[in-house]
Amino acid sequence: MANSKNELDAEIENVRVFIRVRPLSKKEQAEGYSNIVLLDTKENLIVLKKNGENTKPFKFDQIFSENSVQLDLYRMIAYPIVEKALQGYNGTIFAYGQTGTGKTFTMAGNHLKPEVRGIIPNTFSHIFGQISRASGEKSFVVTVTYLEIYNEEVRDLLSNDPNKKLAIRERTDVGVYVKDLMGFTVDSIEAITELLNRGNKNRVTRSTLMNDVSSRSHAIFTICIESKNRIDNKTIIGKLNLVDLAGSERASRTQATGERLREASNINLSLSVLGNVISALVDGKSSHIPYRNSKLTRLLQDSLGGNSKTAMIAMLSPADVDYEESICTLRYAARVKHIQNHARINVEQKGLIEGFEQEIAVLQQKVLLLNLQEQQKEARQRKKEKDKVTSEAKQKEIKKCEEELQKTEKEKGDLMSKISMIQKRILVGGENLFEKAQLQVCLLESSGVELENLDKAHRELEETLNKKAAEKIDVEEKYSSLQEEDLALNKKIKKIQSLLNEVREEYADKEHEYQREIEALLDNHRLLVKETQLANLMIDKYIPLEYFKKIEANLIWNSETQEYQMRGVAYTGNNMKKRQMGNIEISAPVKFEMKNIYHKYPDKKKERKLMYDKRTISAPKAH
Ligand SMILES: Nc1ncnc2c1ncn2[C@@H]1O[C@H](COP(=O)(O)OP(=O)(O)OP(=O)(O)O)[C@@H](O)[C@H]1O
Repeated sequence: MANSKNELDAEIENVRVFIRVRPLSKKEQAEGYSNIVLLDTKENLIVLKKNGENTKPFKFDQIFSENSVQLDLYRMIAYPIVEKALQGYNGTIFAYGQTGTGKTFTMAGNHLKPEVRGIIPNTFSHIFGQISRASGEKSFVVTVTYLEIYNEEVRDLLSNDPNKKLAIRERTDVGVYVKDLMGFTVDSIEAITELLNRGNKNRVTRSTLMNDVSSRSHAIFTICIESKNRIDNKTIIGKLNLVDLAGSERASRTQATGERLREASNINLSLSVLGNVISALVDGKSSHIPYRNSKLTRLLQDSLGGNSKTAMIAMLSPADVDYEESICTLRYAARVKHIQNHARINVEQKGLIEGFEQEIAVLQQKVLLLNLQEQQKEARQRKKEKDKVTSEAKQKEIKKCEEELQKTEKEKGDLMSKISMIQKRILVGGENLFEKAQLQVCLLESSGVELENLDKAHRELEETLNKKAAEKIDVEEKYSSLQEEDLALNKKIKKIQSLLNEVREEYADKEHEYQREIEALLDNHRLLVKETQLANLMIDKYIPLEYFKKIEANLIWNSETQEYQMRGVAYTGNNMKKRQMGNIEISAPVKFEMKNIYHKYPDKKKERKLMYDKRTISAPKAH
């Protein structure tokens, strides 16, 4: 069901953007690279040095230096979003940056070592910790999905067949979703951790020139927290998307060729579409936001400019050799800061909990019925045993009764275990679900308290600052002498001058950014031209013109799956065979005289080329 709350109830806020700079790696130190990052963590400013000069300062919500630890990031970035997800809001945290800058380290980390556990495993302790602290009036169901987008194909990382391509669909009542994606209900930190590990093993990674274990796909780990309050019978659902994007570096940096170049082109393309979506959202002039141009942006539609509390963590390498990539990351992140989201609590009429409860009620009815049958059968059996006649027929009847009783007993046992399995999926507030993760929960809790204290101090500082600013305005209003006016005018001119410089720099940044996007598109275009040439060559050499025309006449473009499909394919292959066997008269096999076709082939070459050209020009565009 769609939200019952309207836009007026939405919390409007910008996407929060954070920067994390990783330490120089041992390899970078050994190769003599220097650190070019300058940070002002108080003002949250970052500057890069190049040839003795500094770039303009970039300002973000918070900047994490190389000394920051995983819990610092969890506390500032994830904690508030997970709290909101528990209250029924959608939340998204995504990690962006070139290869080897620490996206996977930040999002996943190492779950075996508490101090380097990343955001995803820390959310597990947080969520289950809060459920065990909730009141007993509340029930919860936690569901998990894990997918990756590799080469513009969606794959289920938790499926037994993770290579199967899945389709993205849209419905007015549920929005954008992935068809056949498997969702798992989890009842403990161990169960959800097991799913994360299983998915990570299925993720496509490679060793590249810049990272020994490089993720070549975008991965989205989603946790849905449904909770039902028994007092007002209200069900709310918070959806948390935890996204580890593939590296944003230019393909040439990893010196990829062949299949790896194709991977890199696809990564560049989807990140370039993500960039276009961000630009369109930020400039506010476009009525059309190109979400549909890539699978990533389609799936993250709500997170960018929609119903979600969103945070982006942009990762940076401190090394001088990575200057180009780092400045691009900073520009990209600076644009994201301006995206505005409208987050609402998702209230549902009927959720999983209600469904489970109904299922349990039906099963319990069946158990009651079996109990009754059992009592009747036992009475019958007792009656027969009392009967002194011990004929063979009587013995048989008693044995049959016993067997029936055993069968009923087994059915009852099956039903009971089914009930307890469903009951296990519903978590009741106050249950202790996190014994093994107690330490991590304590750490998170103390972080939460610290965060509240920090927030309080921050608010107090802001109040003092506001007071001071008001006083300053009063004082400024009292300036009256000509000299003061002159000074003020000069100040204004300087301000306008610096604004003008900023606009100029912004313009240069954008031009640079567009140039990069064009290069990425060109990379992809070259790849497509290469593939088209190969396909045309194969058609030219191996498909006779008559067949080609037939195939072309029967191809239709499916805009939903973005693929060509063969008309009437349901009546081919095995299906055709069945029809033929069933009704021999209808389907006398058609024979083609191949010899003639091949003899004619060279004369038609020109005509065929014209057709290919027409086909290439008129192929439908992706939506
Ligand atoms: N903040 C950090 N502190 C210490 N080590 C880090 C930090 N960030 C990253 N690393 C290390 O750097 C290496 C690369 O990190 P990671 O694989 O997370 O990068 P990535 O951005 O996910 O790369 P890719 O896009 O290629 O998947 C890893 O060995 C990781 O442990």
